[in-house]
Amino acid sequence: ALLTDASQLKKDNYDFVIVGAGAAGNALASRLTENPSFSVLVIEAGVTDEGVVGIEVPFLAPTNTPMTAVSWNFTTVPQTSLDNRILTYPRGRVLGGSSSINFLVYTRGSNEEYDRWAELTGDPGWQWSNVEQFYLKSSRLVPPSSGRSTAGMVNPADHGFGPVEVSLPGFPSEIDNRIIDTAKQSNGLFPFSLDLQSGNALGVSLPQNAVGNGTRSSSATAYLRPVLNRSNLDVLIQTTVTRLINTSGAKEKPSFKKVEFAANSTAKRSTVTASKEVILSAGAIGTPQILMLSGVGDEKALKTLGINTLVNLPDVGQNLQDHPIMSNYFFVNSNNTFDNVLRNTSILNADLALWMENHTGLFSDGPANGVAFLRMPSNSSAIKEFGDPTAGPLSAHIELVFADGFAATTTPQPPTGQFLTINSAVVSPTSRGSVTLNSSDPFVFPNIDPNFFATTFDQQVMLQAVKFSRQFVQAQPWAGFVQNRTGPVGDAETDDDIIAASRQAIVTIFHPTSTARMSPVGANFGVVDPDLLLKGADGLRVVDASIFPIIPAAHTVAPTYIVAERAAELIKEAWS
Ligand SMILES: Cc1cc2nc3c(=O)[nH]c(=O)nc-3n(C[C@H](O)[C@H](O)[C@H](O)COP(=O)(O)OP(=O)(O)OC[C@H]3O[C@@H](n4cnc5c(N)ncnc54)[C@H](O)[C@@H]3O)c2cc1C
Repeated sequence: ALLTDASQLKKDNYDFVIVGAGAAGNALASRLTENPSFSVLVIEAGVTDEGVVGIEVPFLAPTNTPMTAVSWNFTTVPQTSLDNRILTYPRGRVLGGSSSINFLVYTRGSNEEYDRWAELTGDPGWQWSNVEQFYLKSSRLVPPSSGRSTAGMVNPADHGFGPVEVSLPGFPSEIDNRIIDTAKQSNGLFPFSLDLQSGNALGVSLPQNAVGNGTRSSSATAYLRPVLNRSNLDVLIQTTVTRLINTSGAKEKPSFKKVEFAANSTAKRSTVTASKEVILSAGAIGTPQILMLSGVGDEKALKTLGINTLVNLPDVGQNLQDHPIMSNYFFVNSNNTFDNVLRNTSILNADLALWMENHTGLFSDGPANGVAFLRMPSNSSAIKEFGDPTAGPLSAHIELVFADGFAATTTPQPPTGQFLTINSAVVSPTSRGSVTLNSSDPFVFPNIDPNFFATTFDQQVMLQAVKFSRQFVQAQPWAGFVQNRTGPVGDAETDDDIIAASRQAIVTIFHPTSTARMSPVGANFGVVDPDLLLKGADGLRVVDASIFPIIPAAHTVAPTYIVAERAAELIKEAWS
């Protein structure tokens, strides 16, 4: 049942208590309650996703952030390598978590990513050959709502049979063919990819979006809602977990079986216990915050806030990784970009009305029109000097995301003109940041430092990404369409100018990971073992993007579902 207030709880003990109804939490809740003898409570800080138009309508995805009622309205600390700018850093605070507000692009990454996880954790269970089954269980390919043929644009054999619906755009934009034709004519410089879910994660492709029947497919719609009527599942929303409480005796390893929560900062705190496990799925910001509030973290840092350390794990909150992204703008010779839609309320309302009527039209597709995953040139001096941080030769350093209009990031949409945006991202970052506590008050946001652009390597990769974006639109298919560059990055000419402009333009692509990273059993670093159990404690598991040992060169929701599916299997085995 879906509960909105703790007073509706009929009991104070469940087999499993999952903290966070996000991408991972809902997938896990759905799988665990397949066993009718397991009782599960999910506690979620945010509100319901039901009926929120900005969540349901794919094209409106960017309207859910920043600073909205369905988002944690976090900001970063001043970013030293971005001219001390403070960035907004939203996460979903709603059923479905960030899978309810994300920009829908669905990529599982290369096989190499998972083979590397296996290497970094010493657990062959993370190899692609083992986790492939979990990818297949999490999502499936569906036709776009327009019903148009997608033959030659996707390979159905690379897809599974799971609940999350994945589809290609149903309403081709004027740039779709230009993107694909450029790839096919580029002699391998920008290789065409029939399907980025093939294991080879390189190439140029139309985006695959987590969209079914023209509507967002999130962990809430795909995993949770279909099973909400199970009698062994309760989901308590609008309730914030404030900490976990140790339930072991003084001489035993700490065991965090009691969860403390409250409706808001002034409300009375209550607790619920798990007879089997508490599972933290609060995401890459929420999970380390709750761990530290519960006395799990760096002993010295916790002490300065008056928190008694129960498990000294200095890596909690460290190793924050994310993909920096920024916008490259071009004037185009067109009257069909989505610029008109954003500027003219009557066009916008007509598109929305069409979506409301039958889930078709522009609004049934996500905001991206194409993606390109690329490697640095093989003679790159940055790789010679700093090494190659990718998982292997089929994994990208760079991503370009194309949009048929002005995608406003740090520069607002100009009042006139028609634009192409090529967003450039570093998907193999070597910068590492952190999440640390600002206060022992659970309602005070933590300090979030993605530490973007801190390494020369990341700067060189972004520079190359800008060059690729410029080169891409010089190809024949763009002749007569793309005109001159514009915007702060577009105006930069020399390498130094481009890097300087990047410091003013970079934002987050919203992919924080690795703040409770896995490491081998017995390692003196890391936060969880390869079975996702917290080191140095008894029976507390972490299941979300915070456990990634390293960030993949991919959008992160599909890898998160893979983690949740494997976790469900590990937990079922542990309690069979
Ligand atoms: C704006 C945006 C755009 C994105 N675009 C894409 C994209 O196009 N493609 C892609 O693959 N990925 C994208 N992502 C990233 C992707 O959505 C995340 O990587 C993924 O959802 C992570 O899953 P998770 O389970 O780790 O965390 P989340 O999905 O964030 O779930 C965590 C949940 O825990 C809850 N929670 C946190 N703290 C507490 C607490 N103290 N008490 C109770 N509940 C709590 C949160 O409210 C949330 O519901 C985007 C993310 C954002 C925010």
